Parts: sequence; structure tokens; C-alpha cells
Amino acid sequence: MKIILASKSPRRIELLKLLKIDFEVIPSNLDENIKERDPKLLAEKLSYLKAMSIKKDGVVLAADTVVTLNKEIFGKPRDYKEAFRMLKSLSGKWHTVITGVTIKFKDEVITFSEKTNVKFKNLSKGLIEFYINTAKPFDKAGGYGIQELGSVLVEKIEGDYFNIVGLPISKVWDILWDRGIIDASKGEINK
Ligand SMILES: Cc1cn([C@H]2C[C@H](O)[C@@H](COP(=O)(O)OP(=O)(O)OP(=O)(O)O)O2)c(=O)[nH]c1=O
Repeated sequence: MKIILASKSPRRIELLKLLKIDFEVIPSNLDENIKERDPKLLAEKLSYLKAMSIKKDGVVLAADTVVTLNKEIFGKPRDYKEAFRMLKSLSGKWHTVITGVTIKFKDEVITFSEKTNVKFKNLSKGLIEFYINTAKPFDKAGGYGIQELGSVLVEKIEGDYFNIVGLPISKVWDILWDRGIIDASKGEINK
């Protein structure tokens, strides 16, 4: 069965490539403005809506990542000011990155979410300014990307690194493997 990744995110494409499976990319172009204040439910609902918006036959995989601090949700910053405010409030604290995932099969839909905790260093004004001007993190939840220059903002993490980048690939793998979507015969000797 063909796997369809419903995402325009270059990071998700790269992460799914790590699994060495064939897939097609069809971005969902969903309007992400929905009314939901609970971060976990928001990430799960958006991933569900993204998956459901793809009408083509196949196993559809979609995800949504949000950053949350004390129940406040940080999506993608609209501009410099908002990115600065986000990074300033994340400075020196633990926050949580939640990625909601939906996998739609022919007769089953699975939605779940994965949480990873991230502790930021104390960030000086100069470092935050340098980071925003250099990395321009306006397409990233929370205003940073741990996989690039954002790595220098981070002191430690607790949980799945790949979940922060946008897809908890180990859990996604288990779901596909358990349902026989991955061609296990590839692992046979001499094949
Ligand atoms: C926290 C964090 C987020 N991100 C990214 C992952 C997501 O691409 C983005 C959050 O936006 P999303 O709305 O989850 O995804 P998207 O709009 O980029 O792509 P699509 O809806 O088509 O799948 O932030 C990083 O790349 N690194 C990080 O460290």
C-alpha cells in the first residue's frame, strides 16, 4: 500500500526518508486556525484534519507540532517581535514540544501524540537577536529549530529528539510495521 506524507515540511520529508520506505508527498494546505486551547488536543486535531484532507488512496501520514509552556501554545512566530517574545519566555526554562500524528488506513484511523521536554539555556538578548536574524525561524513552532542553529539554545532534552523536529519516527515505524505496511522481506538475507 502506498504511503502518502501529507506535509510540506522539509524536515518531515527528511525524517520519513530515514525509515528507508517509499512514499509520496502531498501537502495538505489546511488552514491551521482552529479553536482549541489544549495543546495536545490541538496538535492531534490538526494532524487529523491534515490527514483527512487527502482524498487519494493510500496510507496517509500527517503531523502537527506545537510548543507549549505553562499551557500557553507557541505556534510559528508571525514576525521578529513574536519570535523574540517566544524565545525570551522559553529562556532558562523547561518547555514541552508536542507532535500530534494521524495515520489513516483504508479502514482504520490512528491518532496519537508524543511529548518531549526541552530545557533552554539562559539566553541573552544578544544571542536571541543573533539567532532570529541568522536562522529566521518563522516556519518553526516556538521560533526555533533544534536541528540547526537552534541547537545552541538547548541545554538538555528528555524524550524523543525526532519528535521535536516534527515526527516521532520510532512510534510511526511501530504502527506501520505492526500492520504489515513495511516490506519486511527486505531484511531477508541475500535479497
Ligand atoms: C520545535 C521545532 C519545530 N520545528 C518545525 C516542525 C514543523 O515543520 C514546524 C511546525 O509547524 P507544523 O504546522 O507542525 O508543520 P508545517 O506547517 O511546517 O508542515 P505541514 O503542516 O505541511 O506538515 O516546526 C522544527 O523544525 N524544529 C524544532 O526544533
